[in-house]
Amino acid sequence: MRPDPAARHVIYDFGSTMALLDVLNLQKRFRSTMAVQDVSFSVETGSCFGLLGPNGAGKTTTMEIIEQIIPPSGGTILYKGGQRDQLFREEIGIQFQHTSLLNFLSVRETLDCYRALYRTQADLAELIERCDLTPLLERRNNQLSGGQRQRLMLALSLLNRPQLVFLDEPSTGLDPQSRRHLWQIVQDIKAGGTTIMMTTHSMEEAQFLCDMIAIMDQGLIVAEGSPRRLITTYCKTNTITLSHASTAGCLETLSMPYSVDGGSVAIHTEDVDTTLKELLSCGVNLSEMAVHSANLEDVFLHLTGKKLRD
Ligand SMILES: Nc1ncnc2c1ncn2[C@@H]1O[C@H](COP(=O)(O)OP(=O)(O)OP(=O)(O)O)[C@@H](O)[C@H]1O
Repeated sequence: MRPDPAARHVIYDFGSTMALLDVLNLQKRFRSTMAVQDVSFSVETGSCFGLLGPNGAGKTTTMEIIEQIIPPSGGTILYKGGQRDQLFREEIGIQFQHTSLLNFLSVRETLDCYRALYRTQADLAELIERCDLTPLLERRNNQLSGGQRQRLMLALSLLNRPQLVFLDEPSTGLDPQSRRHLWQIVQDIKAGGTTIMMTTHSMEEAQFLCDMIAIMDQGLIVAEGSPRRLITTYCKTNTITLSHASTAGCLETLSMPYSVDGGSVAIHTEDVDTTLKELLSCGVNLSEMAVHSANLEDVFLHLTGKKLRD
C-alpha cells in the first residue's frame, strides 16, 4: 500500500518554540527513482527530531540534501529562517553512517587532528568525558569495538561545538548495551542545548531519543508528531494475551473485543486497568498474562500496512 500524501497528519506538541531548520517541499530524483517525493518538516531549536522509516524510505537522501552533500531536485531549506550559508556550515556537525578513519592514528590523535580543522572548537577534555573516551585515548582506531567507534564518531561530529548535529542511524549494528550507552550520550548532548536531527529504522531508538518523529515511507512523510502522540492517535489499543484455558467461562461476559488463536486469547483494549479488573472479577488467573502496549512499529503498520523491518 502506497502512502497517501493527503492522509498525512502533523501533530505538534510544541508551543511557540522557534524552528532552527525548515524543510519545504523537498524532492530528489535519481534517474528513474523518486527517492524524496515531497517532504516538509521543521526542526525546533533544542529538540531531537527523527526521520523514521524502513530501508530505502529516503531518510539518508533527505538528510544529505539538508547537509549540502547532494543537491535537491526541488524544494527549499531554511536554517534560522534564511539560506544555508557559511554560518550554517560552521554551526553544524555530521555523523555519517560510514566514515573511514586512519587506522594508524590513536583516538587522541584523531580528535586533535580533526579539531584543528575548525575555527570554533569544543572543549576537548569535556567532549572526551562526555563521549566516554578517556580509557580509549591511546588506542588505535582499528582497535575499537563497534560501540567505541560510534562514540568516537559522535565526538568527531561535536568537535566544532555545533548548534545542530546530524546523526545517520547512530546505533545501527551495536549490541543492546552499546546502544543504550550511545543513547545516554545523545540525550546528554541534547540536554546541553544541541539540536539533533537523526535518521533511524529503529522504533526503540526513535521512541527513546526523539521529541518529534516524521515517519517516512517511499519518499513521503506519512505522519509526524511526538512518539506519544503518534501512538495515542493511531494505535490506542493494547493487547492482553492469556491462555485460553485460564479464561474458561469468562470471555463471553467481557465488554471488549477478543480473538482466540489455538491455545491463547488476545484481548484488545484501550484501558488496560479496567480490563484487568474485569478479568479478575471474573476469576481469571493472570499469572501468565502478557500485555503488549502499542508502539511506533504498530503506528507504521497502521499507516502503511507494512512492518518497519520488512
Ligand atoms: N546515489 C543514488 N543513485 C540512485 N539511487 C539512489 C542513490 N541514493 C539513494 N538512492 C535510492 O533512493 C532511495 C532512498 O534511499 P535512501 O538511502 O535515502 O533511503 P534510507 O531511508 O536512508 O534507507 P536506509 O535505511 O537503507 O539507509 C532508495 O530507493 C535508493 O536505492
